[in-house]
Amino acid sequence: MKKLIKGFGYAFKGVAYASRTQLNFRVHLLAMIVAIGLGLYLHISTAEWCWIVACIASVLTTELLNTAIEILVDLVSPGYNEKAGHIKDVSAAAVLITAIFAAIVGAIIFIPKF
Ligand SMILES: Nc1ncnc2c1ncn2[C@@H]1O[C@H](COP(=O)(O)OP(=O)(O)OP(=O)(O)O)[C@@H](O)[C@H]1O
Repeated sequence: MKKLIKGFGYAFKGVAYASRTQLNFRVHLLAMIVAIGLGLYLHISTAEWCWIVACIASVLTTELLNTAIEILVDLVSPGYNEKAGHIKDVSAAAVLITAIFAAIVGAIIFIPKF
């Protein structure tokens, strides 16, 4: 049990680090708050909540993995390296695709309600 709680502590440390150092992560947290606020205000259905929660989780998870990859690349390849650049670009592209997907889902759910 103690080990489990310690594990949660490390995970929260990771979230705190990402929100302290990554502007994009903070922007995504803000988008999450806006989406939850709109969902509550517009009384969206259970199925719609499932989509919104899935989008929030996938965007934040992808952003955290992107941050981890950036740190790892900087650690193993501090100098200029074309491959290091490609790794960061591909990782950033994963975040972009997830964010676009989330924006489309948000538009499908929220726009008709206005
Ligand atoms: N070691 C490197 N070698 C070659 N190109 C790199 C290297 N590091 C970064 N790049 C290039 O610069 C871009 C921006 O890298 P950077 O590390 O600044 O990422 P970022 O997304 O701006 O992250 P952050 O600002 O959160 O640290 C990368 O996507 C990549 O194209």
